[in-house]
Amino acid sequence: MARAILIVLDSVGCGGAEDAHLYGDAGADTLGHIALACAEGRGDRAGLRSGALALPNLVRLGLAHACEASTGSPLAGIVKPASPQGRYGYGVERSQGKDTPSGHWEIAGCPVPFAWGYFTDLENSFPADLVAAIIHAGALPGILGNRHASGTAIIDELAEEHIATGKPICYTSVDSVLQIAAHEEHFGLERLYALCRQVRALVDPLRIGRVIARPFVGGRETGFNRTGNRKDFAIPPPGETILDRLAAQGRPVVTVGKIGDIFAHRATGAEIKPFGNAAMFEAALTAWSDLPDGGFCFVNLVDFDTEFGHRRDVPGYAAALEAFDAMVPRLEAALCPGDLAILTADHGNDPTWPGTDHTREHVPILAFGPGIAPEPLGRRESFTDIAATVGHWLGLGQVGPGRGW
Ligand SMILES: O=P(O)(O)O[C@H]1O[C@H](CO)[C@@H](O)[C@H]1O
Ligand SMILES: [Mn+2]
Ligand SMILES: [Mn+2]
Repeated sequence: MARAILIVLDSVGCGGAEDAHLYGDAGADTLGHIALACAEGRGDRAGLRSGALALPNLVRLGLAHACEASTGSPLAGIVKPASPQGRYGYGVERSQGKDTPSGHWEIAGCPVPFAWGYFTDLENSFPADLVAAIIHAGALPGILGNRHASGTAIIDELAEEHIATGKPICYTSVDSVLQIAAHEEHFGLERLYALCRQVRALVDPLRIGRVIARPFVGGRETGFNRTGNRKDFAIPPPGETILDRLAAQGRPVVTVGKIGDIFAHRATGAEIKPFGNAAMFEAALTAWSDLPDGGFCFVNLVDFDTEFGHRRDVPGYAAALEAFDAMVPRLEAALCPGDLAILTADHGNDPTWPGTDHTREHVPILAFGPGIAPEPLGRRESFTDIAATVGHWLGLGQVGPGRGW
């Protein structure tokens, strides 16, 4: 029997998407622009990191080769090995959109066959009847925000008014999301979750991908900070995913981080949700060491996206990549004969790009494990090739419409 671990480095795109112009993202390249910024001294931060981007383990497995195949340009400041030790290539997203559910569902074998609903108006983003329904459902005195915003910026701006009035802060982005920020103590965490569940039902007819609870703590003196109690209320995937196939066959499954939320907790096995990339990686390794034959471990590492991509923080993003790179040898050491590891991403979030939103990009794909011969995977015409590969590896038959390698 075999096992597989699939780690999604949230937002670690590798540029090159031919349809990026449809999203206002022509030329966006998360990894490429971080590497370039670092090579030019724009990735330095005292006490954090400095110099060229250093990803020796990922580059050894083929990351620089994958990036160059995607964009046609080398990663600045990085010397490629003559022969990578892993299988490397890049994936093209077929689903419309550039958000987390689209990317993950396609990776899992279920591309999105419909167009998401969006709140496109930058101000007064939510229709008046929806605002009225939210206020009625939550017995609220009103809502604040009601526009496109960066989550940290809008909390800084409106948290005190939120505490004074009891009105939750509702905002959106270019993604198919309705986000609700509220203070954990003044508004109440469970009350926020309950409100999000009610709003989830209200926006189902609008095909909104996610309602996201964004709890925060703090006060005027200390400043306000979001907590690890974020919760995403997603619509379920519109077809079978590899998780469904595994569940149908009674296979052991562990999901780490946001995976449970992203798949609306359908067939998501044992869910583990620690806070932060390092804690999630540790939890994944622990779960992996106990995972029986035939099992699957599906991990999302969200900090790249939430903490650094949306915050347009190049040094922070570079440091997070370097920290992950340093973890890779422990993952390799944890692989036994018959095990397959895949690293990929769900979309881009170029921290050098205007705005604070995701960017439409290709994603790198690295696959490795004991006895897995290195070879180029080339251009994969859909992220679904990943589910197809894992499905065959685990003896599940053909999963999704993809082409396994
Ligand atoms: O600015 P914050 O609140 O992190 O919001 C971001 O998080 C959402 C979900 O990933 C994205 O749609 C983007 O708006
Ligand atoms: Mn994502
Ligand atoms: Mn995001």
